[in-house]
Amino acid sequence: MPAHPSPLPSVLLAGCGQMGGAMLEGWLAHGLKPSVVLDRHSRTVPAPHTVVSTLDEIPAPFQPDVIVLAVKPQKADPVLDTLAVLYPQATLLSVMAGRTVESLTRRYTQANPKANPVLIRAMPNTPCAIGAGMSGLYAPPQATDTQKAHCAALLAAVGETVWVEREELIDSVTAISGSGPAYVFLLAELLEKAGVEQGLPAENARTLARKTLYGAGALLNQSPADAEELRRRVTSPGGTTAEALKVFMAPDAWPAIVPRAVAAAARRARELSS
Ligand SMILES: NC(=O)C1=CN([C@@H]2O[C@H](COP(=O)(O)OP(=O)(O)OC[C@H]3O[C@@H](n4cnc5c(N)ncnc54)[C@H](O)[C@@H]3O)[C@@H](O)[C@H]2O)C=CC1
Ligand SMILES: O=C(O)[C@@H]1CCC=N1
Repeated sequence: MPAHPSPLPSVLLAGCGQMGGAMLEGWLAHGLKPSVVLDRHSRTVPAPHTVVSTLDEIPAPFQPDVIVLAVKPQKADPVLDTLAVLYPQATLLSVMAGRTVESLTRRYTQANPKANPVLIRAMPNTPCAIGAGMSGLYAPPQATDTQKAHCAALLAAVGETVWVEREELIDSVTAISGSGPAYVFLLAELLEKAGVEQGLPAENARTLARKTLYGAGALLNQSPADAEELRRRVTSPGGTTAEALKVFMAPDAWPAIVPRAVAAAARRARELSS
C-alpha cells in the first residue's frame, strides 16, 4: 500500500473500535490527509492526525472530506446529533449494519433542521486491517461523483469494493462478507479442536487449521477456477475428503445451515435499520 503519491481524503473517524480501527490501520499505511479519530477509549495515532474523546474537542477549523460513522448502530444517535450541528453539510460514510440512509438522514436533520447531509453506506470487514478487506457500497442518487469517489477511495485503500444498486442489498453484503470473517474464524476454531481430538498436539492443530484456511483462501483468491472445481481437485474418488464431504454436504448439514445462518444475519441487519 503506497504512502504516496495520492493521500486518502481527510476523515473524521467516529468510532475506532474493531471495524474503525481495522480501517484506520489500512488508511495510515496508505497515507491519509490530516484526520481526526473520535473514540472515548484512549487511542494513539501518528502526527499529523489527532485523537479526541468527545466531539467538542475537535479543533474548530477541521473540516473533513468524509465523516466515517463506525460506532454501533444502537449508539449512533448522540453522535449524529452533535455532528449535525458541527458539520451540517457533511459527506457521511456509514459502515454501520442495518441503519438506513433514511433513518440516519432523519436523525441528522431532526438535530439540525438546516443540515443537508449526504449519506453513503458501506459494509466493510475486519481484514481491511491488512489490506484484504471486502466492502460493499451503496450511494443514493443525490451523492455526487466526488463524494462517491472519496468513499470508494477509502475502502479501495483497504481491500476490494463492489457497489450495489439498491440499498437493501447492503443487508445481504453484511450477511456474507461483513459477518463472513467470523464464519471462517469459527471454522478455524472447530478444525483446531477436532485436530486435538485426533491426537495432534494443540500447537500443531492450531498451525494446521490456520494455515489451511490461509492457503485455501489465497488459492481461491488467485485461481480463476470456481470454488466447486477447487473442491473437486482435493476430493479423490473413494478417498478421505469424500468421506468428510459426505458429512458436510448431507442435505441437513451445510447446504441447509449456511443459507439459514446467512438469512439470520440479514434479518438482524433489517431489524437494526430503524
Ligand atoms: N466488527 C466488524 O467486523 C464490523 C463492524 N461493522 C460496523 O461497524 C460499527 C462498529 O462496530 P465495532 O467496531 O465492531 O464496534 P466497537 O464497539 O468495537 O467500536 C465502536 C467504538 O465506538 C466508540 N464510541 C461509541 N460511541 C461513542 C461516542 N459517543 N463517543 C466516542 N466514541 C464512541 C467506542 O468507544 C468503540 O471503541 C458497527 O456499526 C458495526 O455494524 C461493519 C462491518 C464489520
Ligand atoms: O456483527 C455485526 O453486527 C457487525 C456487522 C458485520 C460484522 N459485524
